[in-house]
Amino acid sequence: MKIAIGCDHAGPELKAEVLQYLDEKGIEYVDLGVQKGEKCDYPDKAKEVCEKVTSGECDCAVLFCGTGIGMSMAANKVKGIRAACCSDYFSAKFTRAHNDANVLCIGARVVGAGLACELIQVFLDTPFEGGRHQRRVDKIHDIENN
Ligand SMILES: O=C(CO)[C@H](O)[C@H](O)[C@H](O)COP(=O)(O)O
Repeated sequence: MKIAIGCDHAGPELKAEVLQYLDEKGIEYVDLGVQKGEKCDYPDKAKEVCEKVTSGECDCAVLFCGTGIGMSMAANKVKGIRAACCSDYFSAKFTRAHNDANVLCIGARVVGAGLACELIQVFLDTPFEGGRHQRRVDKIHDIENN
């Protein structure tokens, strides 16, 4: 399991805390920035990070911006991406179980480090349930392809 991680200028501090957590847990990741003091527009970073997932280089991604919303909007424009902006445990779990989400977006000005790590951990730990949910995910892709 390898995670692509990125943020805009609202997220470097939270990203750094999350990376420390991932290091402690031995979870592999690629940090695509930005770093503290750098600025970027969230759609640019969303595209760069999501392409690590669609290329197969990474299994999933985590994106941070101020609210998490801009990143999720941009990420969902990348073909093959199912991004969810989550700030609660239940949503982070069920966007994996039911939506087969491959990108988790978190608001760095909304969520603290402890919760962010919990959201990421449950996102990583929860398998897609398939079955009736596969049919619905397929319909999302039908929309994308038409
Ligand atoms: O939350 C965001 C997008 O959904 C961004 O991280 C920005 O924080 C937000 O757009 C505000 O922009 P600013 O340049 O930090 O004022």
